[in-house]
Amino acid sequence: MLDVDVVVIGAGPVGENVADRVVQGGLTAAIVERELVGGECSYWACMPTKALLRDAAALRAARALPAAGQAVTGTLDPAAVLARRDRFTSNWNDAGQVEWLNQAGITLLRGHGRITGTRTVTVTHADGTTTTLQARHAVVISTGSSAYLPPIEGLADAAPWTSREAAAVQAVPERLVIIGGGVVGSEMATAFSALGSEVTLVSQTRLLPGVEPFAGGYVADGLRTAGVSLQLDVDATAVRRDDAGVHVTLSSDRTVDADEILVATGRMPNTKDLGLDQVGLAPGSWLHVDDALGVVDDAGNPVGAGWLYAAGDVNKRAMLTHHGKYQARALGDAIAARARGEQADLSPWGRHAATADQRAVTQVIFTDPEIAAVGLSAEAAAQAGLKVRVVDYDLGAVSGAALHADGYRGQARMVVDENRNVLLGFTAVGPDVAELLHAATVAIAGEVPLDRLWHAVPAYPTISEIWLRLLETDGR
Ligand SMILES: Cc1cc2nc3c(=O)[nH]c(=O)nc-3n(C[C@H](O)[C@H](O)[C@H](O)COP(=O)(O)OP(=O)(O)OC[C@H]3O[C@@H](n4cnc5c(N)ncnc54)[C@H](O)[C@@H]3O)c2cc1C
Ligand SMILES: NC(=O)c1ccc[n+]([C@@H]2O[C@H](COP(=O)([O-])OP(=O)(O)OC[C@H]3O[C@@H](n4cnc5c(N)ncnc54)[C@H](O)[C@@H]3O)[C@@H](O)[C@H]2O)c1
Repeated sequence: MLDVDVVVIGAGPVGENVADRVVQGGLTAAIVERELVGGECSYWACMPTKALLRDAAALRAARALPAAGQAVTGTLDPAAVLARRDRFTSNWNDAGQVEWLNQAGITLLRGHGRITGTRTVTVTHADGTTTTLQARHAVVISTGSSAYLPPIEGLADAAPWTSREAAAVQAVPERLVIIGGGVVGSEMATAFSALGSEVTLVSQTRLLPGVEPFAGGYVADGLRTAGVSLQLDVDATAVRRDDAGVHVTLSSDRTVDADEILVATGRMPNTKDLGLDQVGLAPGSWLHVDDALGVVDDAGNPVGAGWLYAAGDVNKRAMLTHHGKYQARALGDAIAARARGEQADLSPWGRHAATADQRAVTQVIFTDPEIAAVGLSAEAAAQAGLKVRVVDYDLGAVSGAALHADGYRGQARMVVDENRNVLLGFTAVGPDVAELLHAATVAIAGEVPLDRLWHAVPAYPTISEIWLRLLETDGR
């Protein structure tokens, strides 16, 4: 039995940050990891997928300028792209992250963690032996999520790729069919078409249903221009694999033939074998949390009398690394504060509240063109019953954008709260819009009145002048 102040199950980006903050707060922490320290993001998600996309983005940027474009005469070398991706995953070796845990003073236990009692976690190591951890203050679940495989006839037997196999690809397939038109599907269609695959993307809905429709429309245009066959508002009804490859039957009665099939239809929580039944919850369910990130049951009652918390993908608040780490900072500090006998500050935008998860979720989608979005879309604001006005502007008409790339195409939208005259949402789509996002995030988190935003003068000639144009369009 090992006594420790806080036990964290799952050493992804979120678990690592919770453990770090509680140690910085003067407590001891043990972290349990069954695979690689660093989690999905480091080895099979954010880092490798962005590495797969980056060379093609740089090439496109050069080709959008006459002289630079002329200087680029070759094509993308997939082997070099994969080699750079391998560097970004440290060849799927977590020694560097283990070293970081050591220097941060966090105890690592390798193995599968399960809740086995009140503030008790039992770790089963690879050799079958077990270690029991007893937490004095808290147990934090940060076990993340895995790819969801929909019940499509024949799919499970067709050796489908999930995002893991796509991110860790060793040989680029000649033909790839992707099921799912969300973030993973759209980014991987962008990456694999640039790497030379003939890509077909099948989506039940329009592309990228989670963002403003105009933004998804630009990405759909970009993918079609890149040669991707988009089958939108169509279901995949059956899948079969034989010696010639994989064959996907669509509800439109078409069949798509390919060498590999990537399933990108969302995520499920890593809670199936976690001992949730010990605390009265159903194994395999998402973990609902209150504002303090404490686990609650379906009726909203605290589970585990204040010792059980969940952060990151597993609580489904905002399945993004940066939001999970934001939760981790708030939660780690709150656990340490309570251990000192202090009250946590859970007021909106308070030190220990993860308010941005509700009001200012940020995301960049690394497609061609990119999408940068924060806060509410027009549709989400309407659904929330908010009185808003929507202001749009053509990004291509901004001098900085025209200078950035010939034929620059894009659009930006701000969603403004009519009652308070503050920004509730911002979305931009266009080449290299990612770095525009933080200005909008600051405006939303700071609840900066538009009248004051007028005094934030964007430099000329940058793409940030979109702010001036949006405010002028709004009547300034
Ligand atoms: C293809 C893809 C691309 C993505 N790209 C981005 C991006 O560009 N930007 C972004 O912000 N987000 C991105 N995401 C989302 C991002 O990967 C997740 O939000 C992030 O990894 C969540 O972190 P986490 O720590 O909650 O979970 P994870 O990273 O999933 O880590 C959980 C850890 O817990 C371990 N674990 C699980 N159960 C147990 C157990 N019982 N015992 C011990 N250990 C256990 C797992 O092995 C894992 O290491 C992407 C996701 C995918 C699928
Ligand atoms: N750049 C980034 O920040 C980034 C990149 C990749 C992933 N992520 C995160 O990872 C998470 C998972 O991404 P994802 O793309 O898997 O999920 P998603 O929820 O974004 O998209 C899943 C898509 O699959 C569709 N779908 C569901 N069931 C289907 C079925 N049976 N047949 C066909 N389509 C079906 C859904 O309608 C949806 O469009 C997201 O939360 C995302 O935010 C982030």
